[in-house]
Formats: sequence, C-alpha cells, structure tokens
Amino acid sequence: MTICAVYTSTQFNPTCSSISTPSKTNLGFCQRQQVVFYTKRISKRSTPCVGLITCGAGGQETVVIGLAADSGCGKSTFMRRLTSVFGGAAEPPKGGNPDSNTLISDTTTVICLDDYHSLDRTGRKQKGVTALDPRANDFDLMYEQVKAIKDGKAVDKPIYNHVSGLLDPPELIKPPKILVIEGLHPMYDKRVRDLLDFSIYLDISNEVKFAWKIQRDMAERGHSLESIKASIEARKPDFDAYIDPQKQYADAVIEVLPTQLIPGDNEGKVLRVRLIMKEGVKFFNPVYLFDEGSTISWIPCGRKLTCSYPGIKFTYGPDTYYGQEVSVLEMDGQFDRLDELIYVESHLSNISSKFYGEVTQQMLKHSDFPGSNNGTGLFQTIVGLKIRDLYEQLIASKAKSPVEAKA
Ligand SMILES: Nc1ncnc2c1ncn2[C@@H]1O[C@H](COP(=O)(O)OP(=O)(O)OP(=O)(O)O)[C@@H](O)[C@H]1O
Ligand SMILES: O=C(CO)[C@H](O)[C@H](O)COP(=O)(O)O
Repeated sequence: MTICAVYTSTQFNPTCSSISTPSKTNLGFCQRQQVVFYTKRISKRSTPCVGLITCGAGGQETVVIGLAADSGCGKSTFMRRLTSVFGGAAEPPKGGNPDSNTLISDTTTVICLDDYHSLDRTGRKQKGVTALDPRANDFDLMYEQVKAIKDGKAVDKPIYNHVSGLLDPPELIKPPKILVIEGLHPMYDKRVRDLLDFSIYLDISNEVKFAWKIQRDMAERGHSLESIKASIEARKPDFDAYIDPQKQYADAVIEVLPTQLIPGDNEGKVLRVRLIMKEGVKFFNPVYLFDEGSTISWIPCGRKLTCSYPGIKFTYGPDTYYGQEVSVLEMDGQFDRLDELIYVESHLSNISSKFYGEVTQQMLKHSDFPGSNNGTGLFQTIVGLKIRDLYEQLIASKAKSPVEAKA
C-alpha cells in the first residue's frame, strides 16, 4: 500500500500541523479507495483535523479488463496494440520463469488465464477433457486472485508452461493500474465476470479461424493440414459449449467474417469485421460514423482513399445482440495505403483519441502486426483507445467521490 499525500487542515486548529499521519497498520480503510478523508481530534474538545490520503496500489485501484477468445484468434496481437496505446512495451516478469505467460508494462499487466488450468497436459489426456472444459480449470483460485489484485494485494499466481505442458511454481503478480485477464474463460464464471470493468470478445468465424491456423501452424510451425483440421474439430464441441457463449456478456465484440465483397469467397484473406458495442456501459460511448444512431453505408474509395479490388465498404447502425441494444460499425475490405487511413478516421466520432490522427499513427506504428490493413487492426486500435478513456474516467470518478473514513 502506498500513501501518496496527506494534508492536514490547520485553518481552524493550528495544532493540526503537529498531527501524525495514520501509520500503515492503521490504514485498513485504505485498501480500495483512491482518495480517503480522515478526521482526528487531538483532544476530546478540539476541532477535528481533516486529512486527505491517496492510497492503494500506486495511489489507484486496479481496473480489470477481460479479453476472451479461442486460441490463435489474435489475443496477443490485440494486447500488443493495447499496451502500445498506453505508451510502453510489455515484457515478461524480469528474472522470472522464461516460460511465463505474463506481460508487464508501466501501466498494464496482462495475465493469461491458461495459468489457471488445474489439469496439466497429461492430466487432461488421462481424464479425456480439453483445456476448454471448465473441469480443467480452477475458477475458485482465478476469482480469489483477480479479486485480490483488484483490491490492491499481490498474489502468487500459478504458471501453466506451454512448452512442457506442466504447472510450474507460481510467480508474484503485484497490482498494476490495469490488469488484463486474457484467455479462454474470462467471462465464464459469474464471480470473475462481475470483477470486470470492461470486457471484450474476439469472435473469429470458423472459416477465418481455419485460414489463420493454417497460416500459423502449417506455415510457421510445420503442422499438417489434417492435424490442424483434427485439432479444430476436436475442440469445437467444448468451444461451442463453454467459450462462444461468453460473447453475450462482452461490452465489445470484434467479429471477423469472410468478405461479402467477393461472392463465394472463403479464402479468409479479405475480411469483413464488425465492432459490436453495447449501449449503456458506464464510461464507454460507442464509436459512430457520421451521425450517431443513424444507419449508414459508406464507400470511402475515390479521390482520398486508394482502393484496389474488391474495395472497402463501411456500414454503421443500431442493432440488437443477445437481446441487448448495440451499435455496430463494420468494415469490409482492406486498405491499400495506411497513411490514407486518416481520411476514414476523420469521419469517425467518439474514438477517444487524444489528438487528431492518433488511430492512424498507431496503425502505422504497428503496420507489421497481423490485421493492420483491415478492420481487425483498426477496431483493435480503437478499442485500445476506448479502454484508455474508460480507465481515465474511472480513476477520475473515484477521485471525485472520495470515501470518508475515520482514523
Ligand atoms: N488480424 C489478423 N489478421 C490475420 N491473421 C491474424 C490476425 N490476428 C491473428 N492472426 C493470425 O493468428 C495467429 C495467432 O495470433 P495471436 O498470437 O495474436 O493469437 P492468440 O489468440 O494470442 O494465440 P494463442 O492463444 O494461441 O497464443 C497469428 O500468428 C496470425 O497468423
Ligand atoms: O487453448 C489453449 C489456450 O491457449 C491451449 O490449448 C491450452 O492452454 C493448452 O495448452 P497446450 O496445448 O500448450 O497444452
């Protein structure tokens, strides 16, 4: 726990200047709040002295973000874009397990929920369950540890080693400003779900997932086409039962589908990407195109945006998703020249950028990341800016409504 500042009122009672600040052991009330008022009397009849203490993890409560997706669906790429929005590079814990799944930057700590597998690779094989099955995961521990971090306490989190398939000794996770829990099940357990300040689901359609798997596992890891097909098929029932239903709880869903601009296309190279944004989420105002709440179709290709076949089409409008009101922004097609993205960016509103062209700048900075020429990169970048904005609003709101406490 860090005490950042203590002010003692001397206006009505000069002896207040001699008052000692509450000791760390006295600061039980200081676990979660960012700013706390405290009062103390020097004697029974004296005017109370009033103090203001900033406390908690680095003076702030940890904001928790959940990112759910199947394996190989772009979580790591999204995390790299998000970390970059906060201006730092994410690295594994220094001097720790080289096979750690954790990534730490100045502002964010990203933990991978694979670390809560309760069964290792052999255990799953023996029991005949996949890693997607809740029985292979320890949700009690996941809940306890995410809650502890949110409350400003460090935890010893287990590590699932993807190289050996074993559970390694735990690593220490200190409460960051923003904790991202990414993996298969961030919204599966209600207790964990309720701890999330914002949640995202990456919904990659089967056709596209297959194309990406081939790209990575066949081209980069030497797997055969048959083994990739078999692995997708083996996971599908559990994916449908336990992973996919989480999207109904997400505040934002990035849905990735084959293009509709090329009839019958199933190559998975040109993509139609939909950003589904829930209405009424505190500190999250959905992005819109031209006019909030209208239904818009826009082909930006022409003098200001170079497009080769099959072109680019944006659509925007209100919709419902699992019975909830949402706004949907869709981009079908891909950019030829990323520097021209500024033209598209200037027509989008509520993107929570800090300066004109920030989205374009981020996209250019990471033009080598997968999806930088299409809606996946664009919408991941925008969601990154929205998370930064949500974080700043949350922290500001806590500072404005401090909780009164007595020392
Ligand atoms: N937007 C994208 N466009 C094209 N290909 C992509 C995109 N995002 C991811 N991929 C492909 O999927 C692979 C996996 O991406 P990434 O490592 O970000 O996913 P992941 O969900 O973190 O995977 P895992 O859970 O297996 O570690 C990439 O190597 C790339 O081949
Ligand atoms: O779905 C997964 C999440 O990344 C993995 O398959 C799961 O974590 C098991 O890992 P491994 O295949 O390395 O034993």
